[in-house]
Amino acid sequence: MVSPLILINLKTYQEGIGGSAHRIATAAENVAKESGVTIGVAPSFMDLRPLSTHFSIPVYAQHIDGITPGAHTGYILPEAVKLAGAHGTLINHSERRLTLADIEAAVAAAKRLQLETVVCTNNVATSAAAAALAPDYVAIEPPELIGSGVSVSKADPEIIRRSVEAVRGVRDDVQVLTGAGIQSGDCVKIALDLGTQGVLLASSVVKADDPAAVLRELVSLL
Ligand SMILES: O=C(CO)COP(=O)(O)O
Repeated sequence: MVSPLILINLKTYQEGIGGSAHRIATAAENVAKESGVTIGVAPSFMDLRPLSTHFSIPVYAQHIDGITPGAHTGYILPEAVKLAGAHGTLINHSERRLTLADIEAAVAAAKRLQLETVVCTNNVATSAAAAALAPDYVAIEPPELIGSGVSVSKADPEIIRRSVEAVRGVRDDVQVLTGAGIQSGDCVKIALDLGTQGVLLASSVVKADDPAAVLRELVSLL
């Protein structure tokens, strides 16, 4: 059994480079050490290298483009993300949506470089489609609950249950994460009891005065 994953998406909550990403990564590393739970962070691209150098927790990109080195202005090159020390990458986050063809290309590029893949989805049907691309994780996040403070585990457990079932129906080697409004140990426990392997979250930790305290609460029932 793979150990549960708590993945913190830092989005663009931070003002200025470095400070808040470092603060959240420090909290994540401390709580990961205390609890034995795997806690990863997905900072802005500019923070990948400092975080991967200074911390031992897994660091994820928030997006990659399925391109190879060459003439692609303004794209995120998977090789650059790998060289910056990323362990993996989000793909198709609700705030950075891609076409199915783009998702496939991004997953293929990540696999070529042995970057762990977390493909985000917005409903049961897209979860099944994402599973067919054989990423490491499919992360189901109902967009209407993202940043709402209302937890998917409590407001819509059915979408988690049905997504796990849909993913399992396509491939049994793809793990499922869930996210949106995750804020307590209870939310994490419900998600795991419904068959997921962990959670993807942002605001409850990133906006907290004491991110370590929130993380301790999140892992408290594991
Ligand atoms: O989008 C999310 C994580 O990728 C969820 O965000 P919140 O935890 O702020 O709802």
